[in-house]
Amino acid sequence: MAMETLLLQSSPIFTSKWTPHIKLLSSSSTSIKQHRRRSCNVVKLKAVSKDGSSSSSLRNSKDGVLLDTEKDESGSVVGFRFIPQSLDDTEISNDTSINDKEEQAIMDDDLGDRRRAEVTYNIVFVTSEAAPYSKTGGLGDVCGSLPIALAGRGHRVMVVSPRYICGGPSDKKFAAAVDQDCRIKVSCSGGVQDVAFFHEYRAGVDWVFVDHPSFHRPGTPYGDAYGAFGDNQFRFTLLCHAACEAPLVLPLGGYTYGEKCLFLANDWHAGLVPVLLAAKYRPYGVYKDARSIVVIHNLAHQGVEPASTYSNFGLPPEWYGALGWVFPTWARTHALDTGEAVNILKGALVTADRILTVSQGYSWEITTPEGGYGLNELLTSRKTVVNGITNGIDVNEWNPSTDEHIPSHYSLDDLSGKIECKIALQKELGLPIRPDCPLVGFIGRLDFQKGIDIILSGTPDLLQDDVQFIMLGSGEKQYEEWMRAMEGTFKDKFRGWVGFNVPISHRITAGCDILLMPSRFEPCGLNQLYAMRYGTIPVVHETGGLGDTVKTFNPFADEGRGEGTGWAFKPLTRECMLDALRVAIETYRKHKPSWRGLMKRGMERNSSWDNAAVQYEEVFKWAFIDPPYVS
Ligand SMILES: Nc1ncnc2c1ncn2[C@@H]1O[C@H](COP(=O)(O)OP(=O)(O)O[C@H]2O[C@H](CO)[C@@H](O)[C@H](O)[C@H]2O)[C@@H](O)[C@H]1O
Repeated sequence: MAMETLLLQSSPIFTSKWTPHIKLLSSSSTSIKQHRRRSCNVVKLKAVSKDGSSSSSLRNSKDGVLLDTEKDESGSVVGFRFIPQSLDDTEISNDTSINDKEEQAIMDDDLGDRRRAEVTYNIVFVTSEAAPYSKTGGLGDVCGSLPIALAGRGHRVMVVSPRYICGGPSDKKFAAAVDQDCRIKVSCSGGVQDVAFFHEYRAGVDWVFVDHPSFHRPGTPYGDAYGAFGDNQFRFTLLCHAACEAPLVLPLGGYTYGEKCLFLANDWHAGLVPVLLAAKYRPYGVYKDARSIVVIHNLAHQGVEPASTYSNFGLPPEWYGALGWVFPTWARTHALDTGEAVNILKGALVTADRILTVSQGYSWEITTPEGGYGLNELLTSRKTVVNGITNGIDVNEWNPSTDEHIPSHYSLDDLSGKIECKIALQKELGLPIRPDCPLVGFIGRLDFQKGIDIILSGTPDLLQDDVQFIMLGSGEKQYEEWMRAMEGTFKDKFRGWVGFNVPISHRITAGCDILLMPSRFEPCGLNQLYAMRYGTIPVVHETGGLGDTVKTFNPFADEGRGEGTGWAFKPLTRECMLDALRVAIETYRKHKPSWRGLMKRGMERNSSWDNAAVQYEEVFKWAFIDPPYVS
């Protein structure tokens, strides 16, 4: 997650009002459209190139099921629909078909078992990260896998994200994305920026990468060793402008997505999208049938900058109120500080049609002063359109019976590989090889949210017991140094891996017996879901998505067979965490059948995107039932 924004520790007061109907820009919608056509040469031909652009229709040769495009009156593709088997091949061959056999295989597979949506949409994800192309945390995971699940259900799905070129091996991830030879001009920050689009069609999804020199630099998507990039507001403003243009100008597979689409704006980086729809497009008749949903993965980061930066957004001055934000007096830094700021996430919340968070528990927490980070009153005022949907996980990437990163595979039927993963992990990290010793793991960003301070104060006590503890993470320097120091003090018991390393995260998930997550708040949390799938028992703080997904073990339930998949403790104190860990460790040591029951129930749990995707569709439906919130 982004760490460059002001992390709001307080409850700032939002005072400004916003104006819903503003029609003051000089150009007309016609001229906007004409300009678009000129600059990008949009053609509605059904050309499919070998570069992987999406198809507009496809055929499942095995069973004869065909899928065709559904268009609105303007000819834009708004969805796909089945063609009855009886349609003859001549009709099909006039349409675009997939040339690339590999693509066909992926799509056939996707078409196979999954249930199809009754109503399909043109969906545009806007996100600062999408795995495998870019990932610093759970946002990347979700935006890398939910789009594929939705595409598998028949929706036309585009993901718009920056093309980060860092000058390192990770650049290869963008190698298959092809320059679409489509340039747009974005007016913001007092100038005009040339922005290009790259595209890869993979797993049924159009992955669109916004290209600009500001995305080409070493580091993470948000910063480098010296801290957060100073121009992040500018970089993500570009992303949002480009994402709003993409459905209009990119003839992916021969067709643009068109105006009737549904934008999913993820976190503050994409927060300008609903504001732009309302302020830049709708006043000129563009996107009047589109809808937008802001998806909150982490409310602590809101994209807050000084009020003087408002003019950088490329928005009409009249819309200042949508983003305007005033910090309370006590939070101001000096006597002349007026506390005035702009808050991108707030702008999204007052313009989006609906608001989603990544678990039900968190959707309630954000309406409270403790969890609302200053936005609780605003969120409460919109609570009729706030929903929580628990994240799913990529069950192909996180599968202990096929995982390419772990040394031995295992499954519910044969768990023997898990102990081999544990031994291999102990060996890899130089810990004594002791298959019976309880092995506790932690994976995550080393910051306040993840409760690192609680771990820090509890670890010396925990390590008095005969246990081993492995931590993987990067973030605040003080915590990284603490991990290094602990290694020196507890040579035979503690290992801290400082850095971001996906293969190691898989090996820790598979090799540990217990995964610790004492998060202060957790919108959903993915590691506990991965852990349960790998037969690793989560011990978590009962908050947000952790509380929703981890059920505390009760040995007496279900006629003595037991129920629960881990331990969820509260309140968040060092003592409670240690107590929960001790009960878990004791159960591991002395109650093997109970432990196997815990593993089994966790592994059987369905965490795939299938359920969540159906719930997302329900929310999409509601978004289109209501008129646009800001018209
Ligand atoms: N050092 C490291 N090396 C390798 N991999 C590492 C790593 N540190 C973290 N990861 C990986 O990053 C992801 C973290 O996902 P989480 O959901 O736990 O937290 P995050 O706070 O980033 O996400 C936010 O968004 C997600 C998605 O909605 C919510 O689940 C969550 O609650 C919210 O805070 C996992 O895939 C994890 O394995």
